[in-house]
Amino acid sequence: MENVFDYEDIQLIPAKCVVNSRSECDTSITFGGRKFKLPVVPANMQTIIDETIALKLAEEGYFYIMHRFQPEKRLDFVKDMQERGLYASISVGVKEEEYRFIEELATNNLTPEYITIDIAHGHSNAVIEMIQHIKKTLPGSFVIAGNVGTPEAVRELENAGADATKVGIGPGKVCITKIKTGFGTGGWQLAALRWCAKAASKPIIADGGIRTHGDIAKSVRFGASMVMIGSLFAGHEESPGETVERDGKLYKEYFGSASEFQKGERKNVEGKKMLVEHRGSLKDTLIEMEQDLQSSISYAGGKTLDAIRNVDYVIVKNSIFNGDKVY
Ligand SMILES: NC(=O)C1=CN([C@@H]2O[C@H](COP(=O)(O)OP(=O)(O)OC[C@H]3O[C@@H](n4cnc5c(N)ncnc54)[C@H](OP(=O)(O)O)[C@@H]3O)[C@@H](O)[C@H]2O)C=CC1
Ligand SMILES: Nc1nc2c(ncn2[C@@H]2O[C@H](COP(=O)(O)O)[C@@H](O)[C@H]2O)c(=O)[nH]1
Repeated sequence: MENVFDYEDIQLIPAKCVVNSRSECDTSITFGGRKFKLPVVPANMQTIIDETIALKLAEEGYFYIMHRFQPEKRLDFVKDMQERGLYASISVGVKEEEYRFIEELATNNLTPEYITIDIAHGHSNAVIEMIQHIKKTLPGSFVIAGNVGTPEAVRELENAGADATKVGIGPGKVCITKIKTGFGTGGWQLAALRWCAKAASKPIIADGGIRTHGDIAKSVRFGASMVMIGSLFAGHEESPGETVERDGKLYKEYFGSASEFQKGERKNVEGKKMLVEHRGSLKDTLIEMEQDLQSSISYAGGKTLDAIRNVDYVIVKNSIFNGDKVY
């Protein structure tokens, strides 16, 4: 690969403005046949999303992916969302019981509009076989598969039937995969996204490493249709993580899906827990994200997200760890 860089190493270059107000810029995206207000999805993690937030996001026209860590609630969740006339978007793993769950959905005539196969090392036969099982059993579901970090993986999962792939191994804020295994896209997630996007024939979700709203525009520039974000969504009053007070200041807990806090045991731990500053309501952040992205579109010289996809850029430096502390 020629150039290796990450979000903090890139600046996009402005083009002549064609709008009189940023409010003219449209941040919406069509993904899996539905139109959403933003190309952004909160991470499918237990301290980021719950049923209440999922419902709110669907009602308000945002994309969501429910996590898979309370498996027994998923069937009723799908039923409930669809009874309300909303789309259902859930996650699954690859273990034997997940095959039975997919069959149970079919037996109950429930087809979730979106199913995300969510495992750490998505370039595997386990994911390929699960894609094929879902496509055979629930052909109407839009299948997102991941996570991966190479063009070969994107192509293989697409060829197996995935409708979109999720790119990002190790760039997450509570991720310690890069430290514990030496592998991943941590420190060069944006370049990995570009590398994968060049090979992709279907949409890509850029997952992990977003630290500022400007990183959303950069992800779009380098090939993302959607951007999955954890840490920036962790600190809201609605966030499911515990609220903690330290020296008179409020924080929210944010932990990795492969942390001992999620797993309940210290085996193959590749995630950690941290405290994130409390930052008000989720709605306000989504509005600010939209305004910032409207501004990005205006700097790109257009009126829609597509304008961002073609702007020039410069590489300003290169560093690892995305500004995060090692532990
Ligand atoms: N995006 C990222 O960088 C990462 C994300 N995560 C998140 O953590 C959660 C748990 O992930 P995961 O542990 O995969 O889920 P599971 O615990 O459901 O494991 C899925 C299956 O894959 C196997 N597996 C896990 N990692 C590997 C590997 N490196 N090589 C071969 N087999 C493997 C597991 O077996 P066994 O456990 O016995 O090996 C298990 O059979 C997910 O939500 C995932 O997205 C975790 C790490 C990195
Ligand atoms: N290596 C690990 N990655 C994890 C874990 N739990 C979640 N994740 C990934 O992080 C992103 C969110 O990243 P952020 O930078 O926006 O906070 C999430 O979508 C997962 O892909 C984990 O335990 N280990």
